[in-house]
Amino acid sequence: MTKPFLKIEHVDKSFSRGAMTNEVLKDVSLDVAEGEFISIIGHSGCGKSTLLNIVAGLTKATKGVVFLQDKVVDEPGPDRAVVFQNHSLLPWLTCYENVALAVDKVFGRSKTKAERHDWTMHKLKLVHMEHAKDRRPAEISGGMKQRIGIARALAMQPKVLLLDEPFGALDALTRTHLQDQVMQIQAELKNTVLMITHDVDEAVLLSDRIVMMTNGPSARIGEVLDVPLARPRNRLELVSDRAYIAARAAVLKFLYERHRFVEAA
Ligand SMILES: Nc1ncnc2c1ncn2[C@@H]1O[C@H](COP(=O)(O)OP(=O)(O)OP(=O)(O)O)[C@@H](O)[C@H]1O
Repeated sequence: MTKPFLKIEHVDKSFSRGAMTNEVLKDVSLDVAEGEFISIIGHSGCGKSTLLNIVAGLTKATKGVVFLQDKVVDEPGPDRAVVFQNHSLLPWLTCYENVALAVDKVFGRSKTKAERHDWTMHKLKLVHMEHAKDRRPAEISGGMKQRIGIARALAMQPKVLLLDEPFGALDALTRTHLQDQVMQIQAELKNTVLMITHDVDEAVLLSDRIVMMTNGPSARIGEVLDVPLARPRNRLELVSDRAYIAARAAVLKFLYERHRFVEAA
């Protein structure tokens, strides 16, 4: 691999409460190339969100470092945009204003007002939401809210897009549409993406590599699977593709045979 764009180096994370310490992550290291789409999959509670939050700069690692283009990540910044499972739009602003707010914050000095407007509209078009630009979050569906959240994240032109189960709260059909849109956007913008998912098919469909985490406590990266499928990818054609079936089976085997989830007693 060429020099990593994003580097997670020997990260440990423990949470302490009084005398109790919960070691969530143990020695997690990962190199991500520019433009790569990585999914992180693992059973509930293993520490996926904790890892994403460390990359976002929202949580501090107990040990280890994250580098983005050789710069240590130690606080949140516009170079790392996060999209959460439940949208975090401002309810009193329209869809346009929610995206424009981020654009003004990041490009207030470097782009003119007209350029910022065009930029905002371009991102709304990318997620096919320009028709609803004047509606408020309460007036649109859950899938539409997520699309605005994605538009807002893309509008910041982040170096890394961090997606924490972005489609987790959506129905299966909406989810399918959004996955296809994310693939199209990725083809156009070539973002570097780190996405948490519980959905094996979603991971295989979207990713260049799938990072599989062992169960916690002290979760670590158990395996990293390359997904050798050409792009653009078509979900219907992939159903009978041998490489797709093999990748899917490898992830399922990891999750349900080798690292089966055992509910704490
Ligand atoms: N701020 C915090 N303080 C204390 N413990 C925390 C904190 N954040 C996370 N944890 C603990 O860290 C562990 C991992 O949580 P995390 O949310 O990262 O898991 P996850 O893999 O993303 O789970 P899920 O798939 O269910 O969303 C859990 O035991 C959780 O209780």
